[in-house]
Amino acid sequence: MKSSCGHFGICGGCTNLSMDYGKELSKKEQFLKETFSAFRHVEIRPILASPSAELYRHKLQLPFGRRVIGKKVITTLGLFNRESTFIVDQNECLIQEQALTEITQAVKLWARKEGLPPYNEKSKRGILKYLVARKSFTTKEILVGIVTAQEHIPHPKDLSKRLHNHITDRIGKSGKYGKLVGIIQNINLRHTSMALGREENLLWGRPYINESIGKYRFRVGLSTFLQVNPSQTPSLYNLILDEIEKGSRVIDAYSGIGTISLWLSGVAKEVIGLEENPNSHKTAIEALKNNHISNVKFRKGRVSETLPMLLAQDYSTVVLDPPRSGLGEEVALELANSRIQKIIYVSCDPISLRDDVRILSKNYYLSSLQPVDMFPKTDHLETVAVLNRKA
Ligand SMILES: C[S@@+](CC[C@H](N)C(=O)[O-])C[C@H]1O[C@@H](n2cnc3c(N)ncnc32)[C@H](O)[C@@H]1O
Repeated sequence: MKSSCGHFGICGGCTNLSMDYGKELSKKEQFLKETFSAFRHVEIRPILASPSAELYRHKLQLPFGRRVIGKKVITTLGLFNRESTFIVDQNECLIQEQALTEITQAVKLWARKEGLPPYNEKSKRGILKYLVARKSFTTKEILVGIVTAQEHIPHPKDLSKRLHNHITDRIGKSGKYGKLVGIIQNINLRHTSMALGREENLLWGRPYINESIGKYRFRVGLSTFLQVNPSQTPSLYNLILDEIEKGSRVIDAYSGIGTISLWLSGVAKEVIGLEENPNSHKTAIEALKNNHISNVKFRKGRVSETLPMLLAQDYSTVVLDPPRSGLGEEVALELANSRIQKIIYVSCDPISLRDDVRILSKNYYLSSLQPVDMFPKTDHLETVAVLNRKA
């Protein structure tokens, strides 16, 4: 099958773009089966397809780059190529929401016109590091962030006014593509692969979008985690909810802005969410108030520090939703030696999930694996694993 995206084959984003969706789902199921072939008694359920396989991503994070043509240097913006050797100058994208692609073009044009130099990792010079943008699935509000390698940008007021004009010219005022509500400068002085820095300057509007997941409402900023495929998020969360016993006490580790904690609050007696990102923690606490929830609380800090004390208390269930790297040995061992009855592990990387499950297997057996397609057209795979304590 031929892909209809001009960047296919070069861009590192969509490895499965030319594949029939049914085939892609089978490939992901097969990969999970192979990864867990040593776990003979686990039930591997059929993969849950995404309601939309295109234009589903509601967040983008693209590095700025440069292309030299003769004596001219042109600012580029897009994902890295498959070999990670250059940045593909993105003109279109079949998986990110259309407004975000329009914004990419607007920001690129703005950067070129303003002559703002892209940051160069080798020389450690330049200003523009990343464009980060997100659009709400439910309110269509859009937040745009420009990550800079230095705090000072020349004439920030004029620059942001012209950026605002470029974006609104591109997305129009009809509301068809959504509504721009804020522009943020995020300052990242570190020379690491992490896109976002800790400090933010609001250049225009407000620093968050309003988003709902089911009946729960959240204010989502630039630096807080939110599932990127909102059409699939409620199904993912319902798979977790199905495993929660009514009236149980639940620990939600790696809780982000508290989306899973709130989702479980109607069935659990009590939920405690653990999160290290201070912005996410603050947003989660605000969400409790805005949604009138009284049986959920949040604790700020690293899971390795906050979880051990809780494991000694009367909680029956732990939900885990760590970053791609997984739990790591320290947290996995702590859990493996606990008396928690059930572990519901939401993972975006089958390999780190398998490594963690190996450690947990000391006192837990892996009951089921439910693959969920959160990232169509890519090789990424989300899985909900359920582990029960051995008798
Ligand atoms: C995959 S996200 C899941 C967030 C949330 N459960 C959701 O569905 O939106 C992982 C979260 O773990 C947080 N995190 C990463 N490492 C952590 C650690 N060591 N301790 C606590 N939180 C951590 C991140 O800030 C992020 O919010």
